[in-house]
Amino acid sequence: MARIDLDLAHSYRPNPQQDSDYALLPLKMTFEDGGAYALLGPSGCGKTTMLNIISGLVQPSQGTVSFDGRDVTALSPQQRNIAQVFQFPVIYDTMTVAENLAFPLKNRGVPADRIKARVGRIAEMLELSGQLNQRAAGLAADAKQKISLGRGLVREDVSAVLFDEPLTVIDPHLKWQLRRKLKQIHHELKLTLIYVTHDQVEALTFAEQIVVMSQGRAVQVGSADQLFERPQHQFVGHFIGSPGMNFLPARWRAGVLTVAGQDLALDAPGLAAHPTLTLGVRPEYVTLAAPGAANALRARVARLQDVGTYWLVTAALGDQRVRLRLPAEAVPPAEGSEIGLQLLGTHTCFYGADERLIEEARA
Ligand SMILES: Nc1ncnc2c1ncn2[C@@H]1O[C@H](COP(=O)(O)OP(=O)(O)OP(=O)(O)O)[C@@H](O)[C@H]1O
Repeated sequence: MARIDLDLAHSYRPNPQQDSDYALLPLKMTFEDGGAYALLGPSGCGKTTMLNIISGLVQPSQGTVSFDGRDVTALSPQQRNIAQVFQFPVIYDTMTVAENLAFPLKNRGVPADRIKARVGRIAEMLELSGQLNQRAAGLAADAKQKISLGRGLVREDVSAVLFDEPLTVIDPHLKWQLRRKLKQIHHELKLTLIYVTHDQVEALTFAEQIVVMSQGRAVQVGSADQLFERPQHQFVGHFIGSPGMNFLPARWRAGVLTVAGQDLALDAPGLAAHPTLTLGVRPEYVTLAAPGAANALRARVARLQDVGTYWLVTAALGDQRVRLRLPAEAVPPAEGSEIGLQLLGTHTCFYGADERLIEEARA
């Protein structure tokens, strides 16, 4: 296994002129040896490009890829010793499940007894033990993809195992099980795993560190908790969470924060250099108050939705909208009623030009 360092940019165009010509804008990033990472972001943000640059399927148009400090930019996936699992199963239909799992080891001349032991262990982890002697041809798409996962994980000597949306063909219930299983497998095998997905639940359940990507940029790398509690970039606040963070234009001057034409007391001298900013607060951290309560904004309930596990309240402050989540057992305010909203607390974030401005502010 290896620590992987990227210091590069990539454009599929010959003469990139502007940011939008790049699939990956200049970035520096380290994947630690033995870590479980997810590359998360919407379609077209550059996840697969980054994965393929790590594996060696794509050469970066500028910069380098290093494994344990060694420049591997010019090396092929085989030379980099990378295992890759794709969206759709890549297996040999005429072979049995055991032969499929053994294939990457046999290819490398691993002794038969070690192959048998390792194949047995991987099959057990993926709950394929009962099917080891079956031909792959007769199996369902789910089972075939499990074999692909197993083939990716079977070698002990790989630099990293890369997954590109590997659970796409799996049915939702099994998907949930496999995500947890992969996490457990990572814990047991201690391989470096990098996993591409556009699904936040998938990324958050599997990975220790999540790389959130937007338009060719890695906007934040962090644990699920850090991304939720301390989004460093507005995109992270918006993309992580259900629903995402609320954003409101605001102004701060001499201890007063003005939001939607209303004033709140806020001790945040760090904001003095940024008089115009965006306040960000997650729906989980907006609290209800009586209309006219101290340091609360006056608002009206525009919409009330029963989402099953919680109430989603959409409040109107003039033409601004703020969403808040209330527990299912709470008695929610009626649509059209006047309410107070408390937005300020330790979880409130302040952004200027999309980036987070200060760590703490006191109401
Ligand atoms: N082979 C290619 N030639 C030219 N442009 C490409 C190529 N592959 C990807 N791109 C472009 O590079 C950008 C990043 O694509 P990439 O596939 O890395 O994104 P992604 O986040 O993996 O998206 P998806 O989830 O849809 O696969 C997109 O604008 C895409 O159109």
